[in-house]
Amino acid sequence: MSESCNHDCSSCGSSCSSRTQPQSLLAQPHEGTHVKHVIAVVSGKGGVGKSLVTSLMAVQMRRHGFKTAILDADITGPSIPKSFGITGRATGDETGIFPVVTKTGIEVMSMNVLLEDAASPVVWRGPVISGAVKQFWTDVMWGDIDYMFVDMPPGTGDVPLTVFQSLPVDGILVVTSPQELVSMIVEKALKMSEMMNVPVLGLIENMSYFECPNCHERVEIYGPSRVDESAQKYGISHTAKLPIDPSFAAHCDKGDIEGYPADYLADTAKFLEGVLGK
Ligand SMILES: Nc1ncnc2c1ncn2[C@@H]1O[C@H](COP(=O)(O)OP(=O)(O)OP(=O)(O)O)[C@@H](O)[C@H]1O
Repeated sequence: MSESCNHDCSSCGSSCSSRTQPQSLLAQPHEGTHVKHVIAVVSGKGGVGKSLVTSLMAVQMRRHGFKTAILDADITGPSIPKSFGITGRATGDETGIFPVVTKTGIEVMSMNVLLEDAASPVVWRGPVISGAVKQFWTDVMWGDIDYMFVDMPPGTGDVPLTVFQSLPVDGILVVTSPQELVSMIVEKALKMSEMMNVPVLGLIENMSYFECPNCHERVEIYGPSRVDESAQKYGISHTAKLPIDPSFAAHCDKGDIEGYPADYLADTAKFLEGVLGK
Protein backbone atom coordinates (compact mmCIF):
# COMPACT_ATOMS: atom_id res chain seq x y z
CA MET A 1 0.00 0.00 0.00
CA SER A 2 1.33 3.46 -0.84
CA GLU A 3 2.28 5.64 2.13
CA SER A 4 -0.03 8.31 0.86
CA CYS A 5 -2.97 5.88 0.48
CA ASN A 6 -6.32 7.66 0.70
CA HIS A 7 -8.25 4.33 0.22
CA ASP A 8 -9.72 5.56 -3.03
CA CYS A 9 -8.61 2.90 -5.55
CA SER A 10 -10.23 4.76 -8.44
CA SER A 11 -7.63 7.52 -8.16
CA CYS A 12 -4.57 5.26 -7.63
CA GLY A 13 -2.61 2.94 -9.92
CA SER A 14 -0.81 1.04 -7.15
CA SER A 15 -1.31 -2.74 -7.22
CA CYS A 16 -1.56 -3.30 -3.47
CA SER A 17 -3.30 -6.02 -1.48
CA SER A 18 -6.43 -4.01 -0.83
CA ARG A 19 -6.86 -3.45 -4.58
CA THR A 20 -6.44 -7.09 -5.48
CA GLN A 21 -9.12 -8.20 -3.04
CA PRO A 22 -12.31 -8.74 -5.03
CA GLN A 23 -14.90 -6.12 -4.28
CA SER A 24 -18.57 -7.00 -4.13
CA LEU A 25 -20.77 -4.83 -6.31
CA LEU A 26 -23.94 -6.29 -4.75
CA ALA A 27 -26.56 -3.66 -4.07
CA GLN A 28 -28.33 -3.63 -0.72
CA PRO A 29 -32.01 -4.46 -1.05
CA HIS A 30 -34.57 -2.29 0.67
CA GLU A 31 -34.61 -2.54 4.44
CA GLY A 32 -37.04 -5.32 5.38
CA THR A 33 -36.54 -7.19 2.09
CA HIS A 34 -35.33 -10.78 2.51
CA VAL A 35 -35.13 -12.75 -0.73
CA LYS A 36 -33.89 -16.31 -0.27
CA HIS A 37 -33.30 -17.24 -3.92
CA VAL A 38 -32.92 -15.18 -7.09
CA ILE A 39 -33.15 -16.91 -10.48
CA ALA A 40 -32.46 -15.09 -13.75
CA VAL A 41 -34.39 -16.24 -16.82
CA VAL A 42 -32.39 -15.51 -19.98
CA SER A 43 -32.60 -16.15 -23.71
CA GLY A 44 -30.34 -15.59 -26.67
CA LYS A 45 -32.87 -13.53 -28.60
CA GLY A 46 -36.32 -12.01 -28.14
CA GLY A 47 -39.63 -13.74 -28.61
CA VAL A 48 -38.62 -17.26 -27.63
CA GLY A 49 -40.89 -17.32 -24.58
CA LYS A 50 -38.68 -16.02 -21.78
CA SER A 51 -41.51 -14.02 -20.19
CA LEU A 52 -43.84 -17.00 -20.48
CA VAL A 53 -41.32 -19.25 -18.73
CA THR A 54 -40.71 -16.61 -16.03
CA SER A 55 -44.46 -16.33 -15.42
CA LEU A 56 -45.03 -20.10 -15.42
CA MET A 57 -42.11 -20.67 -13.02
CA ALA A 58 -43.50 -18.09 -10.60
CA VAL A 59 -46.99 -19.61 -10.86
CA GLN A 60 -45.58 -23.10 -10.29
CA MET A 61 -43.55 -22.06 -7.23
CA ARG A 62 -46.59 -20.27 -5.84
CA ARG A 63 -48.64 -23.45 -6.36
CA HIS A 64 -45.97 -25.25 -4.31
CA GLY A 65 -46.69 -22.79 -1.49
CA PHE A 66 -43.66 -20.49 -1.82
CA LYS A 67 -43.65 -16.72 -1.46
CA THR A 68 -42.79 -15.76 -5.00
CA ALA A 69 -41.88 -12.59 -6.86
CA ILE A 70 -41.10 -11.44 -10.40
CA LEU A 71 -38.69 -8.61 -11.10
CA ASP A 72 -39.38 -7.65 -14.71
CA ALA A 73 -35.99 -6.43 -15.91
CA ASP A 74 -37.26 -6.17 -19.47
CA ILE A 75 -37.72 -2.41 -19.11
CA THR A 76 -38.37 -1.56 -22.76
CA GLY A 77 -40.62 -4.56 -23.50
CA PRO A 78 -42.35 -5.46 -20.24
CA SER A 79 -44.97 -8.17 -20.75
CA ILE A 80 -45.34 -9.66 -17.27
CA PRO A 81 -48.17 -7.41 -15.93
CA LYS A 82 -50.38 -8.17 -18.93
CA SER A 83 -50.17 -11.95 -18.51
CA PHE A 84 -51.20 -11.60 -14.85
CA GLY A 85 -54.02 -9.15 -15.62
CA ILE A 86 -52.36 -6.38 -13.62
CA THR A 87 -53.89 -3.08 -14.58
CA GLY A 88 -53.28 -0.96 -11.48
CA ARG A 89 -50.18 1.07 -10.82
CA ALA A 90 -47.62 0.52 -8.09
CA THR A 91 -47.91 2.75 -5.04
CA GLY A 92 -45.26 3.89 -2.63
CA ASP A 93 -44.42 6.15 0.26
CA GLU A 94 -41.38 8.12 1.33
CA THR A 95 -39.56 4.88 2.23
CA GLY A 96 -39.99 3.00 -1.05
CA ILE A 97 -42.22 1.39 -3.66
CA PHE A 98 -44.73 -1.41 -2.99
CA PRO A 99 -44.78 -4.23 -5.53
CA VAL A 100 -48.09 -5.06 -7.18
CA VAL A 101 -49.61 -8.36 -6.00
CA THR A 102 -51.31 -10.80 -8.39
CA LYS A 103 -54.52 -12.77 -7.76
CA THR A 104 -52.64 -15.71 -6.22
CA GLY A 105 -50.20 -13.55 -4.27
CA ILE A 106 -47.15 -13.24 -6.55
CA GLU A 107 -45.35 -9.92 -6.08
CA VAL A 108 -44.45 -8.10 -9.30
CA MET A 109 -42.41 -5.03 -10.17
CA SER A 110 -42.32 -3.94 -13.77
CA MET A 111 -41.89 -0.71 -15.71
CA ASN A 112 -45.48 -1.07 -16.89
CA VAL A 113 -46.86 -0.62 -13.36
CA LEU A 114 -44.97 2.65 -12.99
CA LEU A 115 -45.88 4.28 -16.29
CA GLU A 116 -48.91 6.53 -16.43
CA ASP A 117 -49.81 5.01 -19.77
CA ALA A 118 -48.69 1.39 -20.15
CA ALA A 119 -48.66 1.86 -23.93
CA SER A 120 -46.03 4.63 -23.75
CA PRO A 121 -42.65 3.51 -25.05
CA VAL A 122 -39.66 3.73 -22.72
CA VAL A 123 -37.05 5.55 -24.79
CA TRP A 124 -34.08 5.65 -22.45
CA ARG A 125 -30.36 5.19 -22.79
CA GLY A 126 -28.72 2.01 -21.45
CA PRO A 127 -27.38 3.38 -18.15
CA VAL A 128 -30.79 4.84 -17.23
CA ILE A 129 -32.46 1.50 -17.99
CA SER A 130 -29.89 -0.35 -15.86
CA GLY A 131 -30.42 2.19 -13.07
CA ALA A 132 -34.16 1.47 -13.11
CA VAL A 133 -33.54 -2.28 -12.83
CA LYS A 134 -31.20 -1.73 -9.89
CA GLN A 135 -33.86 0.42 -8.21
CA PHE A 136 -36.36 -2.43 -8.63
CA TRP A 137 -34.04 -4.28 -6.24
CA THR A 138 -33.02 -1.46 -3.90
CA ASP A 139 -36.17 0.68 -3.67
CA VAL A 140 -38.96 -1.91 -3.81
CA MET A 141 -40.28 -3.21 -0.49
CA TRP A 142 -40.43 -6.88 -1.42
CA GLY A 143 -40.66 -8.18 2.15
CA ASP A 144 -40.00 -11.92 2.66
CA ILE A 145 -39.65 -13.82 -0.61
CA ASP A 146 -38.61 -17.44 -1.13
CA TYR A 147 -38.09 -17.34 -4.90
CA MET A 148 -37.64 -14.27 -7.07
CA PHE A 149 -37.56 -14.75 -10.86
CA VAL A 150 -35.92 -12.03 -12.94
CA ASP A 151 -37.24 -11.70 -16.49
CA MET A 152 -34.14 -10.49 -18.33
CA PRO A 153 -34.11 -8.64 -21.63
CA PRO A 154 -32.71 -10.82 -24.43
CA GLY A 155 -28.96 -10.93 -25.03
CA THR A 156 -25.99 -9.83 -22.97
CA GLY A 157 -26.14 -6.04 -22.66
CA ASP A 158 -26.13 -3.49 -19.84
CA VAL A 159 -29.12 -4.90 -17.95
CA PRO A 160 -27.91 -8.51 -17.60
CA LEU A 161 -24.55 -7.14 -16.44
CA THR A 162 -26.28 -4.95 -13.84
CA VAL A 163 -28.48 -7.81 -12.64
CA PHE A 164 -25.56 -10.23 -12.26
CA GLN A 165 -23.41 -7.65 -10.49
CA SER A 166 -26.02 -6.04 -8.25
CA LEU A 167 -28.39 -8.90 -7.31
CA PRO A 168 -27.41 -12.08 -5.46
CA VAL A 169 -28.38 -14.34 -8.39
CA ASP A 170 -28.31 -18.04 -7.44
CA GLY A 171 -28.56 -19.39 -10.95
CA ILE A 172 -29.77 -19.02 -14.52
CA LEU A 173 -32.54 -20.72 -16.48
CA VAL A 174 -31.85 -20.54 -20.22
CA VAL A 175 -34.86 -20.49 -22.55
CA THR A 176 -34.37 -21.65 -26.12
CA SER A 177 -36.59 -22.63 -29.01
CA PRO A 178 -36.01 -25.46 -31.49
CA GLN A 179 -35.46 -22.99 -34.34
CA GLU A 180 -32.37 -21.62 -32.65
CA LEU A 181 -28.79 -22.82 -32.73
CA VAL A 182 -29.18 -24.26 -29.24
CA SER A 183 -25.54 -25.10 -28.71
CA MET A 184 -24.43 -21.54 -29.56
CA ILE A 185 -27.00 -20.02 -27.18
CA VAL A 186 -26.01 -22.45 -24.44
CA GLU A 187 -22.31 -21.83 -24.96
CA LYS A 188 -22.85 -18.08 -24.70
CA ALA A 189 -24.96 -18.49 -21.56
CA LEU A 190 -22.33 -20.76 -20.03
CA LYS A 191 -19.53 -18.31 -20.79
CA MET A 192 -21.56 -15.48 -19.28
CA SER A 193 -22.33 -17.63 -16.25
CA GLU A 194 -18.61 -18.37 -15.78
CA MET A 195 -17.74 -14.68 -16.06
CA MET A 196 -20.45 -13.79 -13.57
CA ASN A 197 -19.79 -16.79 -11.34
CA VAL A 198 -23.42 -17.90 -11.48
CA PRO A 199 -24.37 -21.46 -12.52
CA VAL A 200 -26.69 -22.39 -15.37
CA LEU A 201 -29.31 -24.46 -13.54
CA GLY A 202 -31.46 -25.58 -16.41
CA LEU A 203 -32.35 -25.42 -20.07
CA ILE A 204 -35.99 -24.93 -21.07
CA GLU A 205 -36.96 -25.59 -24.65
CA ASN A 206 -40.09 -23.65 -25.53
CA MET A 207 -42.30 -24.53 -28.51
CA SER A 208 -40.64 -27.93 -28.45
CA TYR A 209 -43.55 -29.86 -29.94
CA PHE A 210 -47.24 -29.70 -30.69
CA GLU A 211 -49.64 -32.24 -29.24
CA CYS A 212 -52.65 -33.06 -31.39
CA PRO A 213 -55.76 -32.38 -29.26
CA ASN A 214 -57.56 -35.34 -30.87
CA CYS A 215 -55.07 -38.22 -31.06
CA HIS A 216 -52.47 -36.74 -28.63
CA GLU A 217 -49.63 -37.54 -31.01
CA ARG A 218 -46.65 -35.28 -30.39
CA VAL A 219 -45.24 -33.61 -33.51
CA GLU A 220 -41.88 -31.85 -33.43
CA ILE A 221 -42.89 -29.16 -35.88
CA TYR A 222 -39.49 -27.47 -35.95
CA GLY A 223 -37.55 -30.73 -36.16
CA PRO A 224 -36.15 -32.99 -33.50
CA SER A 225 -35.31 -31.44 -30.15
CA ARG A 226 -31.63 -31.00 -29.42
CA VAL A 227 -32.01 -29.69 -25.92
CA ASP A 228 -31.12 -32.89 -24.05
CA GLU A 229 -28.09 -33.45 -26.28
CA SER A 230 -26.87 -29.88 -25.60
CA ALA A 231 -27.50 -30.18 -21.88
CA GLN A 232 -25.49 -33.39 -21.76
CA LYS A 233 -22.67 -31.89 -23.80
CA TYR A 234 -22.36 -28.90 -21.48
CA GLY A 235 -23.05 -30.69 -18.20
CA ILE A 236 -26.40 -29.02 -17.48
CA SER A 237 -28.37 -31.41 -15.33
CA HIS A 238 -31.93 -30.19 -15.85
CA THR A 239 -34.01 -29.74 -19.01
CA ALA A 240 -37.70 -29.14 -19.63
CA LYS A 241 -39.85 -28.88 -22.74
CA LEU A 242 -42.91 -26.72 -23.30
CA PRO A 243 -45.30 -27.47 -26.15
CA ILE A 244 -46.70 -24.99 -28.63
CA ASP A 245 -50.05 -24.35 -27.03
CA PRO A 246 -52.38 -21.64 -28.37
CA SER A 247 -54.03 -21.48 -24.96
CA PHE A 248 -50.79 -20.04 -23.47
CA ALA A 249 -51.35 -16.95 -25.57
CA ALA A 250 -55.08 -16.99 -24.78
CA HIS A 251 -54.43 -17.13 -21.01
CA CYS A 252 -51.78 -14.38 -21.28
CA ASP A 253 -54.12 -12.20 -23.34
CA LYS A 254 -56.88 -12.68 -20.76
CA GLY A 255 -54.42 -11.84 -17.97
CA ASP A 256 -55.03 -15.27 -16.50
CA ILE A 257 -51.70 -17.09 -16.65
CA GLU A 258 -52.34 -18.18 -13.06
CA GLY A 259 -55.44 -20.01 -14.27
CA TYR A 260 -53.48 -22.05 -16.84
CA PRO A 261 -54.18 -25.61 -15.71
CA ALA A 262 -51.16 -27.62 -16.97
CA ASP A 263 -47.95 -27.75 -15.00
CA TYR A 264 -45.23 -28.45 -17.56
CA LEU A 265 -42.62 -26.84 -15.32
CA ALA A 266 -43.48 -28.76 -12.14
CA ASP A 267 -40.28 -30.82 -12.44
CA THR A 268 -38.22 -27.66 -12.90
CA ALA A 269 -39.78 -26.23 -9.73
CA LYS A 270 -38.95 -29.43 -7.82
CA PHE A 271 -35.44 -29.37 -9.26
CA LEU A 272 -34.90 -25.78 -8.04
CA GLU A 273 -36.24 -26.68 -4.61
CA GLY A 274 -33.79 -29.58 -4.55
CA VAL A 275 -30.66 -27.64 -5.55
CA LEU A 276 -31.40 -24.32 -3.88
CA GLY A 277 -33.40 -25.45 -0.86
CA LYS A 278 -36.68 -24.10 0.47
N1 LIG B 1 -45.20 -22.41 -26.18
C1 LIG B 1 -45.95 -21.44 -26.66
N2 LIG B 1 -47.12 -21.70 -27.25
C2 LIG B 1 -47.89 -20.69 -27.74
N3 LIG B 1 -47.57 -19.38 -27.68
C3 LIG B 1 -46.40 -19.07 -27.10
C4 LIG B 1 -45.54 -20.06 -26.54
N4 LIG B 1 -44.45 -19.42 -26.02
C5 LIG B 1 -44.63 -18.12 -26.21
N5 LIG B 1 -45.79 -17.89 -26.85
C6 LIG B 1 -46.32 -16.59 -27.25
O1 LIG B 1 -45.29 -15.92 -27.98
C7 LIG B 1 -45.21 -14.55 -27.62
C8 LIG B 1 -43.79 -14.21 -27.10
O2 LIG B 1 -43.58 -14.88 -25.87
P1 LIG B 1 -42.80 -14.15 -24.68
O3 LIG B 1 -43.29 -12.75 -24.50
O4 LIG B 1 -42.84 -15.05 -23.50
O5 LIG B 1 -41.34 -14.12 -25.31
P2 LIG B 1 -40.05 -13.34 -24.81
O6 LIG B 1 -38.90 -14.22 -25.15
O7 LIG B 1 -40.20 -12.94 -23.39
O8 LIG B 1 -40.08 -12.07 -25.73
P3 LIG B 1 -39.35 -10.66 -25.49
O9 LIG B 1 -37.93 -10.96 -25.57
O10 LIG B 1 -39.88 -9.84 -26.62
O11 LIG B 1 -39.80 -10.19 -24.13
C9 LIG B 1 -46.29 -14.33 -26.58
O12 LIG B 1 -47.44 -13.84 -27.22
C10 LIG B 1 -46.57 -15.72 -26.01
O13 LIG B 1 -47.90 -15.87 -25.53
